Amino acid sequence: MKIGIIGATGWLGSALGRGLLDKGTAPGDLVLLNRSGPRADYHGRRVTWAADAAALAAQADVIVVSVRPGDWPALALHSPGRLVISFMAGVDCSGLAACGGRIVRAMPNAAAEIAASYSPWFAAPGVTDHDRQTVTRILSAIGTSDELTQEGQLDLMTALPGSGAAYPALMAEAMLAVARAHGLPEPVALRAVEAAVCGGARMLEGQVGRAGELLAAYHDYRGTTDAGLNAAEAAGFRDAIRLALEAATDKARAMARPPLA
Ligand SMILES: NC(=O)C1=CN([C@@H]2O[C@H](COP(=O)(O)OP(=O)(O)OC[C@H]3O[C@@H](n4cnc5c(N)ncnc54)[C@H](OP(=O)(O)O)[C@@H]3O)[C@@H](O)[C@H]2O)C=CC1
Ligand SMILES: O=C(O)[C@@H]1CCC=N1
Repeated sequence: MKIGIIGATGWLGSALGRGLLDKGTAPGDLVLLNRSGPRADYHGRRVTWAADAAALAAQADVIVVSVRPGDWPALALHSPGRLVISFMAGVDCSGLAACGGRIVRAMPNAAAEIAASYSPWFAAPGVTDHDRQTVTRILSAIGTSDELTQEGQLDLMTALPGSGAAYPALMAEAMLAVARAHGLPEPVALRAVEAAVCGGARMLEGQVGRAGELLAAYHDYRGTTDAGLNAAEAAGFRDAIRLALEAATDKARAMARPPLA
């Protein structure tokens, strides 16, 4: 089965290309396209580059579309009979239908880079059971996935797992600002924040449902972390997260369904 990736040198497309190659897809089974032109070396392999979207669609059985949403219309992909997996935020199934393929929308995140994406996906009518297996197999090259039953759920998925490292990065920046303001040497500040953000997150891995229990354990000390958490709550930490996710969800929804002029 030949897999085409449109946007193969972008953040997600490149991660998928590397993941597929690392997990055993033969270089000859990849057909790639980008805007800036073929690369002699693609993650250490020689792969096939298509001249344009039409040439890629002619060769690939499955086409992954990983260009930015604004670049989709000009691509004018015509791929009847192909399974088309779109990574694009805010381009819904009706916006993808013009390509004529069997449509799946998946929402990976930047952790695809380290094969740790969670990529929920939605299949439009016409997608077969065999297609579903293909989607699961392709997405397994960059992490895990689940099929969603309603396309609308993808808007929240775009805001939530789709945000990847964004909110941890925001937390790290905020903590670094405090550490620097206290005059900590930079290497110490970096290690301290890494302990709080990355080390802390590792402890939650596989048991995020027990976050409340962990918080309760900290509160029970009635010590320094309890004081800090109470201040964060009073300053609106939970509201800030809720508003951020709602704003991103609304944006995804608005991109897919722009208001009528
Ligand atoms: N990045 C993220 O964290 C997430 C992104 N997404 C979605 O994934 C999609 C890709 O995002 P991302 O990887 O970040 O984007 P990038 O900007 O990193 O990559 C875009 C890719 O598209 C290629 N491209 C642009 N126009 C064309 C064209 N006309 N023909 C062929 N190739 C083209 C670019 O080529 P070149 O390299 O030559 O410029 C590049 O390889 C987006 O739609 C985004 O909404 C979804 C979830 C998370
Ligand atoms: O910020 C964005 O628009 C892209 C899509 C989802 C996550 N990142």
